[in-house]
Amino acid sequence: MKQREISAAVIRRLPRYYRYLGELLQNDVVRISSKELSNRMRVTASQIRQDLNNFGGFGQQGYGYNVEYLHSEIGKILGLDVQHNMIIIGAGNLGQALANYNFEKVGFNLIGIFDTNPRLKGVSVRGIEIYMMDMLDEFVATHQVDVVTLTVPKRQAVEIGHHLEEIGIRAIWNFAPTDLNVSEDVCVKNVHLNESLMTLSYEYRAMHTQDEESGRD
Ligand SMILES: NC(=O)c1ccc[n+]([C@@H]2O[C@H](COP(=O)([O-])OP(=O)(O)OC[C@H]3O[C@@H](n4cnc5c(N)ncnc54)[C@H](O)[C@@H]3O)[C@@H](O)[C@H]2O)c1
Repeated sequence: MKQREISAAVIRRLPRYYRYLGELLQNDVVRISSKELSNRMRVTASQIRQDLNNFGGFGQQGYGYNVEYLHSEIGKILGLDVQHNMIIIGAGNLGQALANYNFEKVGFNLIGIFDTNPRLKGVSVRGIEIYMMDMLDEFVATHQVDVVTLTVPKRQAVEIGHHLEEIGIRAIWNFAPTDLNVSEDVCVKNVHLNESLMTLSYEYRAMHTQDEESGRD
């Protein structure tokens, strides 16, 4: 499939399409119209058509979308048709919580966890061992590591980011609240749960302000 330049907004919506289509597949739904999909996803049917047209459509007039095909094509666009090996650096509260989550179901296999705290040495989370940081370079040299999840304190994150680039890591899922300052050769996705919470706070307040205003009428 030929891909042209896709806007970041469309790319951001793809995981949601992928998730909904995955649920439909699990429920043995074979095909779906853009109208039905739009009702479920609360996105307009025309938005769905426009989004999917970026990748050549996938739909047939009067037939709708073939769920399995669309799910697998979006999966390919997102790079989910291949397995990725992932390690976590920082086995504290967040690192262990993430390690306990099954990212394997979207193709990210956790193969190692690293920390500097000697009390964690040899401890396993979901059967995956926590190694000490002095093992990291050797581990990366002897295993295919595609993605590093970074859950260390902010003050350690930048230095670790540099080191990861030096040893050849090209994708970092960064939870530390700081910019990593690595080169453009490294793909970094920052996750800030606080920002999502702040947006919720904004929307919640806006909703209440509206309620109060309409109550006053
Ligand atoms: N992005 C988000 O939404 C979000 C949410 C919560 C926490 N955080 C951030 O995630 C990070 C971890 O938070 P937490 O609550 O799990 O903290 P934590 O203190 O429980 O865990 C941090 C772990 O990192 C380890 N560590 C410290 N220096 C290290 C190094 N040089 N190499 C390897 N491991 C090292 C510590 O031993 C500890 O186990 C923090 O930066 C925090 O601000 C981000």
